[in-house]
Amino acid sequence: MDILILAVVIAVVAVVAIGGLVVTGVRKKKTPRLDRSAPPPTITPPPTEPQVGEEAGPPRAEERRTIEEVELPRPPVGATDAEAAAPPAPPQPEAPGIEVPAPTAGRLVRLRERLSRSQNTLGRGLLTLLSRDHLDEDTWEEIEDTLLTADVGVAPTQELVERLRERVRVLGTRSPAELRALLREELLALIGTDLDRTVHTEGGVSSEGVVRPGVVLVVGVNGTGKTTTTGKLARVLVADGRSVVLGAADTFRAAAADQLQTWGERVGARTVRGPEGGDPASVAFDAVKEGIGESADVVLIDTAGRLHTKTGLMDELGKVKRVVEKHGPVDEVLLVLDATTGQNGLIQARVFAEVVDITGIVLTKLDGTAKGGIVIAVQRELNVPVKLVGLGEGADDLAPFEPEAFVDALIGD
Ligand SMILES: Nc1nc2c(ncn2[C@@H]2O[C@H](COP(=O)(O)OP(=O)(O)OP(=O)(O)O)[C@@H](O)[C@H]2O)c(=O)[nH]1
Repeated sequence: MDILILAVVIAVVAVVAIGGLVVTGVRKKKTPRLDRSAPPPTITPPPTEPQVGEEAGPPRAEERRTIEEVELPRPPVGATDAEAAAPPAPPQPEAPGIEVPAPTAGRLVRLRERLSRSQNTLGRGLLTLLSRDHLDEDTWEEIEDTLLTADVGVAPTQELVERLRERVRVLGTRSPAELRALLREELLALIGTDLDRTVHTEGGVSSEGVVRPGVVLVVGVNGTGKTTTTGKLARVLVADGRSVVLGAADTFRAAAADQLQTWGERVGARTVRGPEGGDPASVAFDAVKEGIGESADVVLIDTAGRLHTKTGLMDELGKVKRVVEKHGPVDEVLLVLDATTGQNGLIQARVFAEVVDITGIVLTKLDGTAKGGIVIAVQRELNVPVKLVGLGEGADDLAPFEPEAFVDALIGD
């Protein structure tokens, strides 16, 4: 009997134990929680496809995590349920950065190295000739030739040689330092130290009685660096804290408007443009109108400069200027000339001066020529000062023209 009771108790205990195990297993299935202290579950990897270059073989026994084991990123503190539930936003492209142009003060001095490198032959040649023991007729002729070769122009060359001859005769002794000082003074006198070389961008009051921006027309033959100069000038103005609107009035070449717009975008200046082949005057008019509308400080207008016929150019530029003047006067008309083109540049200068009143000259590519004398020749030709010089293709390689720094670069220290 005792044995029977013992057998029944063992049977009951066994049934209860087996029942408990089954329930625990079911619960585990219902709430599959990761028990990190427990030994890793045995995972049977799914069969992997053979990859290129691999031999088809038995599947690799890599450990794989189940979806329950992968932790989701925590929502940021303070995020709403909706935000937390939302899938993460794709990374946004960064807004294109607006560049900060280099300050304009002392730019020519900074770029002097580049200028003096290209102008070496003129300054050094003159000083070497002037240092000869005997300054005879032949030497003076060589001095004259050196100046003419550097595009100084006939009349200014003769003036310079005459004045140098006179002063060297009076001076008697001629130390290198004295000769250098002499040449410096005479070159400065020819270039002029008291001309107004500011680019006028003051603006004023429009014909409708509201404040209007300064208006600058940039003219010149295509290829001289006109569009580049307009873009660089925008940077100069922005560097000086002015707001700028650009007018792409060179409507004959879509690429010119694109080029200008790219320059503008780099410094946060908006470009007003018209349809390709549209009326340049109407684009120029709109640019000034928008400049007035958004209270910009300056509107820079890049014009087309095809020199096929003088009358065509005259009609076009004349019209642009007249139409813009409906808003108020144009403050500055800058003629862009390529310094490397020598006499050709002077001919262009003459034609443009007949078409429109030039108020300032920009000489580009001075870094690429040893003929810096063009500064003197072109000022003489037009009776208009050189206001800016281009000294490279870099965005900040446009400098206000400073006669002293320029002459120092010509003749070296
Ligand atoms: N080395 C050097 N290159 C310059 C300078 N200024 C402009 N350039 C280059 O001259 C080339 C012509 O410049 P653009 O501004 O396109 O000339 P553009 O007169 O507007 O002519 P289009 O674009 O045809 O209307 C470009 O490659 C410029 O980078 C400068 O001062 N020095």
